[in-house]
Amino acid sequence: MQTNLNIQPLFDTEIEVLCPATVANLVCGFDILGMALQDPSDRIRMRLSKEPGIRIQHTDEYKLPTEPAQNVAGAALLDLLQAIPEPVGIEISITKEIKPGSGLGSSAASAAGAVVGANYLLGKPFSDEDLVRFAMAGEKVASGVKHADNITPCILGGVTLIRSIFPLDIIGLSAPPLQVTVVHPQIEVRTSDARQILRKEVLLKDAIRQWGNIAGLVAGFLKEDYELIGRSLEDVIIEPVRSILIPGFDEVKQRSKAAGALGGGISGSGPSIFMLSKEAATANSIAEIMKQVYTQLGIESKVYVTSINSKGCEVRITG
Ligand SMILES: Nc1ncnc2c1ncn2[C@@H]1O[C@H](COP(=O)(O)OP(=O)(O)OP(=O)(O)O)[C@@H](O)[C@H]1O
Ligand SMILES: N[C@@H](CCO)C(=O)O
Repeated sequence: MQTNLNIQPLFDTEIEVLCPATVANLVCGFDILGMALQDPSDRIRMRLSKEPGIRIQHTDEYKLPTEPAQNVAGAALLDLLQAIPEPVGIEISITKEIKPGSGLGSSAASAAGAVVGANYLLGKPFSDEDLVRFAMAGEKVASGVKHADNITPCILGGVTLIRSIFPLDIIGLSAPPLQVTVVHPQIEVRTSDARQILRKEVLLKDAIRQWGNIAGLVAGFLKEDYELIGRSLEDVIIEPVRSILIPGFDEVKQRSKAAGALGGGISGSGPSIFMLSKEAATANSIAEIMKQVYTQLGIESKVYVTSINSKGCEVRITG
């Protein structure tokens, strides 16, 4: 518990938090790179209550657990409440547009949005780093491990690098304007499953190639060098294993690149696939390719043509 916190609870205020989808890993940066998207987003309505405890409701069809310790938003809030001296209650109603198990940071959106909202209602006693730490307790519920590559861009917006989680070291990266096309084939891949199939050891030659790509991608963002970004969007460690879980992956990637995409790959742990491009027209052509691939495979899909969200979670007073 932190004893020197300046807590000023807003008991009579109701807020809505807009929580953006995120793309973790950015192909080569497993667990360390991520970016926030303009679309889709979840919405969380929240208010404080004088009756201690966390009460969760869902207004969508996903039948997610409402028991706080099993819901990622609840787990993150339990961590946050442990850090404050006075017991308060939190009532929260979650409306998800980001389907759980999509690879678009569905779990992170709930965990991050919940702690951003609670921080606002408590008079903002916590730093962004504190909020990332609390929200990671939610990711642990979803995937079995703490990782911050969805949580951080969801809270801060933009493209972020997590140099380390213990201790937490976050670097916000600038990036040139980029169009992002995302396809979510309507199959579920749980992050916990997609992590279990990964090899535990990496060949040195693969590690060297991956280090080159991560460094190249970060340099490409900072130098606004689209060609360097494109060349660096290569993953020789995770993608060869996980792409097997995603029907149509190779075709989407190959045809998107032929249509002018800078590059792309699996979004988070999949099954969503994202592609980056410079021009809106290219992003739209890629969307058509993605739809065609999944129509031909007989798999329903949802396609988003979007861009990087620079704001992260946004709080609006509703009552
Ligand atoms: N509020 C919540 N929102 C989303 N998922 C939740 C929530 N509470 C619990 N869960 C559980 O978390 C899991 C979904 O998280 P998972 O990490 O697998 O998907 P994702 O967040 O879409 O993927 P990724 O992290 O790769 O982007 C499901 O098992 C779901 O039941
Ligand atoms: N870095 C995580 C993101 C998904 O939550 C993974 O790829 O497993």
